[in-house]
Amino acid sequence: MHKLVLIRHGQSQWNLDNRFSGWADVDLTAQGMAEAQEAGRLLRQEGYAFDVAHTSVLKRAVRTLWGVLDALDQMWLPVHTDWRLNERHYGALTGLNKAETAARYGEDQVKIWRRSYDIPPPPLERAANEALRDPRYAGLDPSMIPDTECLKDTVARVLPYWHDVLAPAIRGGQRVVVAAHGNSLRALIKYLDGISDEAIVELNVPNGVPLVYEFDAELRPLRSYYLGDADEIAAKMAAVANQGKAKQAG
Ligand SMILES: O=C(O)[C@@H](CO)OP(=O)(O)O
Repeated sequence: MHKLVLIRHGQSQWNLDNRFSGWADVDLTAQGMAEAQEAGRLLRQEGYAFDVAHTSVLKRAVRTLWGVLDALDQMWLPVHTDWRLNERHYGALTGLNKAETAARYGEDQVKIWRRSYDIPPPPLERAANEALRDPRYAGLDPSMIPDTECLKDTVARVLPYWHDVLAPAIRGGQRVVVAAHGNSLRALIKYLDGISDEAIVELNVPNGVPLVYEFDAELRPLRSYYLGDADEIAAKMAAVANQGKAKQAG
């Protein structure tokens, strides 16, 4: 039986501030770093070890992976970073406060922007897109750099990474861990679990919790489960969903 472990980064500064992050390279908070270490400890306690690690080119995911590998005493592991595992690009919403955006445009609109399958947030103006000047994307054809993304767009760039890189490694017997983001993981989970465009709207991925997939020989998922306390995980998922609620001022 093949296994894969996915983990969303721990709490970032903009998770704490409740701001849309997307491709902004926001760091972890102290709590986020502790969540990464805790996830690694949990994996170690359950007997997990890995052969290769994959993450995005954003430091909140990279640093989460470091915490996980540190707790596993596997910091020597080969690590592949790839933009395809980045958070979905949040377009012109990047940096805005989610509750203030909900107060301004309505919670329903914010839920559409955050969770709908095929409606992207308003785009950045091309000239204002910092990724075009960022050396980490220098090897990328500029036409691949988005000004905004809906989940469908994110699926379209995450799945080639699954088919070309992750799936062959897992099929070849490698034990793979992936540290990524709420929406790049939603894209992968949607594909793996065959979740409909409608149902994916309600899926929220908690910060810093290992998600284990078990596959058959054809890499069809047999089952998947989070490691850790079920109530705490449910509370973390609800907290993510609630980030899009308008809050009372003051
Ligand atoms: O801001 C973001 O980039 C993501 C993940 O933190 O947020 P959301 O859950 O609103 O898609």
